[in-house]
Amino acid sequence: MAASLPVIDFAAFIDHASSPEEKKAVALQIDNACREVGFFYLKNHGVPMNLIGDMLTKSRNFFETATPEEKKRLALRKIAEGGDNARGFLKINNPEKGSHEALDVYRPVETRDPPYTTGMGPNQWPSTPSDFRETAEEYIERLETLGIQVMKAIAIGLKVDESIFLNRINKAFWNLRILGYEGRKEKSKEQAGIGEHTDFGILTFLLTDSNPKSLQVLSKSGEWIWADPIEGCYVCNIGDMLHEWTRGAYKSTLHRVCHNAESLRISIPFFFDPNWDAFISPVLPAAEGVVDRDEGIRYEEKFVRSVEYPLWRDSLVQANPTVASQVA
Ligand SMILES: O=C(O)CCC(=O)C(=O)O
Ligand SMILES: [Fe+2]
Repeated sequence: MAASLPVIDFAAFIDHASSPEEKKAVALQIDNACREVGFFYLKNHGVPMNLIGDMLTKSRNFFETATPEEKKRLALRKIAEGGDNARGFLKINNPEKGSHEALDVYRPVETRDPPYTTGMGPNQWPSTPSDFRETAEEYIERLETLGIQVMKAIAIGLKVDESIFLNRINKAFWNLRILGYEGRKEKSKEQAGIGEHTDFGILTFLLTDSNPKSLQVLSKSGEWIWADPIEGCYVCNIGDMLHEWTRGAYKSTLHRVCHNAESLRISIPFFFDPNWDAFISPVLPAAEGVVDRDEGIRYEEKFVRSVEYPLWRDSLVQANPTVASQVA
């Protein structure tokens, strides 16, 4: 049987009535998953199911109804075009692989008039559905809380001070990405998706619709395993920043998307990323592993570097033309 990702029940960690031992037991399960796989399902996470349902429905509605004019209005723009290089709508179109579209929103920052600097512009919100922004903001608030709770569990699992991450994540420069993968209209060898990559930040909380056989994760033994959605669970994974903060003890694992079905697939990753000015500085002693070359720089610098080169999504799609043909 193919390997599968661990499912971790978070209920005891967020229940005020739980004992420190009960919380620690959850923290150790997360620690084990982060060391062994870098991916796990999180259930009983406390985010209301009706809010999750609303996010999925409204995101689907956006992709199904947005007109070309609306997409143009929302478009991610470079700094010279009055944008901030990061926020807004973009379409990755590859005639061989299919396409996907994404709307990126980030933690709001104070903005004046353009020109903006990278990442420092205003978010672009869809006008339809009319309460999209309201729902997304409520969802983001819940996910920020969840991110802080999971990081507390991670600190306990790492056996460091349980609030060690707090001043690096209390103004998390999160990124909510609303993704729509077009259904494949005709059979071709290639597939709509995203090429193999690791995520950039601390932790990703992935919410998807019920389409199976889309997301794949590279297992320790080198096989691609399907990470199909499980109702009520987030798929969580470690990003490069946490990999660096733990000197590689926690793995930011390669994953990719190969969407084969004929219907539109909606996927909503919440990238829980550090404060803009957080330092890349490990929380484990040097004896625990390698010292990363980015140690000592701020998250801001890494972020700006990542978006000022061709956008990573685009370059990954182009860099991995054979992803689909490797799928069993
Ligand atoms: O759509 C998915 O299942 C995952 C998307 C993803 O890996 C990403 O946006 O980084
Ligand atoms: Fe990813």
